Amino acid sequence: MTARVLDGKATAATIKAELAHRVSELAARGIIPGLGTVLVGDDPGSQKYVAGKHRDCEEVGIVSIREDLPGDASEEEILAAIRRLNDDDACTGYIVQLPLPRGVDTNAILEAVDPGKDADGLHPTNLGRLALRVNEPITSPLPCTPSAVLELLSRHGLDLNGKDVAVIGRGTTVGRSIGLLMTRRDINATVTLMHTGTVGMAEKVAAADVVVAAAGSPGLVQASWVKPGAIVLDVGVSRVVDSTGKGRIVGDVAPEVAEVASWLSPNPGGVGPMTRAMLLENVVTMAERTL
Ligand SMILES: Nc1nc2c(c(=O)[nH]1)N[C@@H](CN(C=O)c1ccc(C(=O)N[C@@H](CCC(=O)O)C(=O)O)cc1)CN2
Repeated sequence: MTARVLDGKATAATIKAELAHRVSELAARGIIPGLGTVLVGDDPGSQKYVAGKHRDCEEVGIVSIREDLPGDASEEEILAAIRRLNDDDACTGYIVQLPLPRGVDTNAILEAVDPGKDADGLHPTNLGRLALRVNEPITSPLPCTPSAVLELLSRHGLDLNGKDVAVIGRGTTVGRSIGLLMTRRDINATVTLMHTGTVGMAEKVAAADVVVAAAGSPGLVQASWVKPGAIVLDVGVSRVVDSTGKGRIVGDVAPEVAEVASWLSPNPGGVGPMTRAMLLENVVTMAERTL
């Protein structure tokens, strides 16, 4: 068996075309959505992701607002940037690019974001709504990578109802929040959330219908771990330098998994581009709610 490709790049392009149409309808009613970003420091990965987010904005007609701060910015300087975006009427929603430099209290920064402008769905109010509103529709923004995974699956006709899902990684942006999202009544999956303290990870993965690997550990998920026919989403990102000195991205899933899985998301080209598309989706939806 060779797995079919969960093509995030192509799916994100389709979503961006749909969003461009929604943005033009908003513009006809005098509303121009704006996305703000707060980037602290010069981490090459973060710089690339933020640049990509602003390129996407240009593509769909969303205004870009940037707050770029040096790596040694104080917490007070970061909070001042947050206050500027909270007060800026041109900014519909914004994100604080993570990770923040060591020593900065990430929770304190995320809590300062106006929950009504939280385009990442990572403010405690919005994560709290995701945790508490299990049976009712959610109108608050959802974290982008978890919703990217769900959207990528549903746009390939794949449903999680009754499925056993193994999630590897307990970070806030992916693992923790994907567990909350997938166990909602309207999704109805059963989730095993694994982490570095998990005993018997291979056996737990082998029992799963769907595997979401978000550990940031290159090639962690081996073909021998995966149930034949399972759906595998490779979310983890590691940057490695090969023997020629060239850098490249490596996911958490070993290439041989493609011989066992029924569907596999490539990395790059899978969940990453979808994460960016879902961020734009959050901003456009936030702007539409002002009508
Ligand atoms: N505030 C946030 N910070 C971070 C998040 C997040 O959702 N919110 N997630 C990740 C990084 N991330 C979004 O910010 C992100 C990661 C990857 C991609 C992407 O398009 N990747 C491409 C490859 C790009 C490359 O060549 O490096 C792909 O997978 O094809 C977009 C966004 C951590 N921080």
